[in-house]
Amino acid sequence: MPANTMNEDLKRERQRCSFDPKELTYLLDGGEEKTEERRQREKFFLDDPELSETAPSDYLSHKEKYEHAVKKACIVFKKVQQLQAQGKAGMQNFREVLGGQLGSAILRDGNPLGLHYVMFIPTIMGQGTIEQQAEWISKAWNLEIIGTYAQTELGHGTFIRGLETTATYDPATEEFVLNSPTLTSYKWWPGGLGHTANYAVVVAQLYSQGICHGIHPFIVQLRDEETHLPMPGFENVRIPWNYMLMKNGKVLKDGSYVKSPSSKLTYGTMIFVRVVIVQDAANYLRKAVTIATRYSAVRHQSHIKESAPEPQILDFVTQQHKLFPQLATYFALHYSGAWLWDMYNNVTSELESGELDRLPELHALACCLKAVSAADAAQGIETCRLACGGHGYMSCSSLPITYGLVTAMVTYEGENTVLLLQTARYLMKAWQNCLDGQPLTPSVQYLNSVRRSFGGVYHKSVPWIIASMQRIAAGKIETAHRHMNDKIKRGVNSEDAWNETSIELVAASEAHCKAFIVETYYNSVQQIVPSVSQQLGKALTELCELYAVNTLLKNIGDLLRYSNVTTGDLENLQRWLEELLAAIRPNAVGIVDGFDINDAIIASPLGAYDGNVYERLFAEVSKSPLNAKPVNESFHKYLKPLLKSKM
Ligand SMILES: CCCCCCCCCCCCCCCC(=O)SCCNC(=O)CCNC(=O)[C@H](O)C(C)(C)COP(=O)(O)OP(=O)(O)OC[C@H]1O[C@@H](n2cnc3c(N)ncnc32)[C@H](O)[C@@H]1OP(=O)(O)O
Ligand SMILES: Cc1cc2nc3c(=O)[nH]c(=O)nc-3n(C[C@H](O)[C@H](O)[C@H](O)COP(=O)(O)OP(=O)(O)OC[C@H]3O[C@@H](n4cnc5c(N)ncnc54)[C@H](O)[C@@H]3O)c2cc1C
Repeated sequence: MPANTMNEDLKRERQRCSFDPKELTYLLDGGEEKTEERRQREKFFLDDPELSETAPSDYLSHKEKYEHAVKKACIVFKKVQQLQAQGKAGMQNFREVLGGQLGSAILRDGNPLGLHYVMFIPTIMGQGTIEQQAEWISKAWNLEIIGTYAQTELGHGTFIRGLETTATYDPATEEFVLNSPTLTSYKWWPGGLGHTANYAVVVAQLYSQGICHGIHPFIVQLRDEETHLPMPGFENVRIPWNYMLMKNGKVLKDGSYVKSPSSKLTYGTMIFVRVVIVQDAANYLRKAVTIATRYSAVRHQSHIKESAPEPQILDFVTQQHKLFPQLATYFALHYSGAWLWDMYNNVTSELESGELDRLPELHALACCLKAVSAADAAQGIETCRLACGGHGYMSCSSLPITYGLVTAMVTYEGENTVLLLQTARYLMKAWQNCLDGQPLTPSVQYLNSVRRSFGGVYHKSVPWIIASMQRIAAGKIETAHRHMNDKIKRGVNSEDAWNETSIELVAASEAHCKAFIVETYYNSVQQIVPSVSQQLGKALTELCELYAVNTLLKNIGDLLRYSNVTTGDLENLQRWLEELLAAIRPNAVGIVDGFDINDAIIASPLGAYDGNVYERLFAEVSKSPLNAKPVNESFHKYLKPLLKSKM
C-alpha cells in the first residue's frame, strides 16, 4: 500500500466539514488534556509489539484463541499496573483498557479477566463488609486471585429466586456447606469460570436454622492457587463463615439471620453492570458507524443521474437514512448513559448512608436504558453492516464481531424483555399514583401534565417531539394499566392479568424509555451549545433533531393513536427529516473523525482514517493461511478423485 496516501474522497469530505473535528473530540473526552492522556494511553498499549496482531485471530483454533487471549490479558494487566504506579490510570481507565473499545480491540475474542474486574471486584466492594473488602480487594486488584461472578445456572438465569444451589450454615463448625445437587443447578455461563478463575462469587440460597433466607453471595475457591487444579465440585463444599458477603444480610455465628434493609441490595452488582452497558453499547455503535460512514464516502456505485459519474454511496438519501440516525443514536445513548452514571453514583452514596428511597427509580431506569441501548446499538450495528454491502459481511470488516458482542448485551445482565417488564412494574405503580393524586418521582413527572392534555399543535421543535413522545408513553402506560385492571375486574387474577397484558407493558416501557432518552439528549445538547463554537453547536443540534424526528417517525402509528397530530403534520415531519439528512451530509465524515477512534481500534479495512479501502481489504485477505499455497491439499484428497470418477 502506498505510504501516506489519503483517499481523495475523504480529503474532500474533510474540507467540506463545517466545524473542526478536534473540537468534538475534546468535547467528548472532557477537554484537550483528557484527549491527549487518552491518546497516550492508547499508544502505550497499541504500540506494544506483544499486543499487536501479527495475524488475525480468526484463523486460530478455539483453544489457541483462548491461550492468546490469556497471554494478552496478562500483558495488559501488567501495563495497567505500570500506568497506575505512575499515577496515570484509575478505576475508570481500568474499565476502558480492559472492557471498553480499547480492550475489545486488543482482546478481540473476549477478555478472560473481564468478569474479574466488572463483577467480582464490584460485588466484593458493594456487598462485602469493611473487613471483607480489606481481605479480598487488594488481592483481587493485584491479581493474586482471579474471580468471576457465578450466578446463572443451567436451569435458571432470569429467575434468580429460583436458583437451586444452596449454602447451608453449620454452626458447629462455623462454615457454610455449598451444594449444587442437580444438573440444572450447575453454574453455567460465568465468564472465566471454565479455565481462568480460581475464585468466584457464588450466588446461592442461604439456609440457616432450617429456614431459607433467599439468595446471597458467597466467595468460593474454585482452583488451587498454586497448581490451578480444580477444587472438588459443588457437592457439600465447606467454606468459612466469613466467606459469605455480609454487608447487607448477615448470619451470626450462632446461625441467627439478620435481614438486609432491602433484600434487593443483593442485586446491586447487576445494577452497576446495567449502567455500564449503556455506555459500552454507545461506544460499539460509534465504532460501527465510523466504519460504515468512511466506507460510504469512499465507495462509488450506480447512478443518481445517468449523465454524471457514479456517486459516493453516501449521496444516496436512503444510505444517509441508514447511517445518520446511528450517528445521532450514539450521542443519545452517550448522554443518557452519562446521566444514568451520575444517578447511579448519587443513589449508591445515599444507600451507603441507609437511604433507600431512590433505589426503585434507579432500578426502573437502569433496566429500560440497558434494554433499549443494547437493542438499539445491536440493530444500529447491523444496519451499518448492511450499509457496507458484501464487504460488511466479511469478518475482517469488524462489523460481524461487533454485532456479536453487542447482541450478547441484549441477553446478559438481565434479558431485555424481562428488564422492560421490571420497568413496567414501576410505571404501573406510577400511573396508579398519578390517578390517586400521589407524588411522582422526577422521571415520571410528565405523566401528571400529559394526563391533562391530548396534545399540542405541531411546531417544528424538539420540545414538541418530546411532548409527543411523552404523550405516546403516557398513552401506552394508561392503556396497559386499564387493560390489566379490566381483566382483574372481570375476575382474572392479577398475575395472569399481568402476563396477558405483557405485550402492552413492554411497549409502554420502551416508549417511556425513548421519551426519557430524547429529553435527556436534548437537555444535554442545550447545555453544551453555548460553550462550543457556533458551527459545532449547529452540527450537534442537527443530530439531536434528527434523533428526535426519526424516533417519532418510527412510531407514526402510536403518534396517530395517542395525539391529535394530522397527516399534514406527518408530512412536515418527513420533510424535516429529509432537510436534516441533507444538512448533516457534509459533516458526516467530520463527525466520525471527531470520535477520534484509533485505526487499530477500528480494526477494519473499510473504516481506516486514510480510506484506502480496497488496498487494505486486499492486504487483509492475503493474511489467510488458505491463500498461502496455490492448491489446497483437499483438492488432491477429495475433489480430484471425484472429478476423475465422473470422467
Ligand atoms: C473494570 C474492568 C471492566 C472489564 C469489562 C469486561 C467486559 C465484560 C462485559 C460485561 C460482561 C457481563 C457479563 C454478563 C454477566 C451476567 O449476565 S451476570 C447474571 C445477570 N443476571 C441477571 O441480570 C438476572 C436477571 N434477573 C433479575 O435481575 C431478577 O430475577 C428479576 C428479573 C429482577 C426479578 O427478580 P425478583 O426477585 O423475582 O423480583 P420481582 O418479584 O420481579 O420484584 C420484586 C421487587 O424487587 C425490585 N427489584 C428487582 N430487581 C431490583 C434491583 N436490582 N434493584 C432494586 N430493586 C429491584 C422490583 O422492582 C420489585 O419491586 P416492587 O415492585 O415489589 O416494589
Ligand atoms: C455472553 C454471556 C455472558 C454471560 N455471563 C454471565 C456471567 O458471567 N455470570 C452469570 O451468572 N451469568 C452470565 N450469563 C447469563 C445471563 O445472565 C443469562 O443468560 C440471562 O440473565 C438470561 O437468562 P436465561 O439465559 O435464563 O434466559 P431465559 O430467562 O430462559 O430467557 C429465554 C426467554 O424467556 C423469556 N422470559 C423469561 N422469563 C420471563 C418473564 N418473567 N417474562 C417474560 N418473558 C420471560 C425471555 O424474554 C426470553 O425470551 C451470560 C450470558 C451470556 C449470553
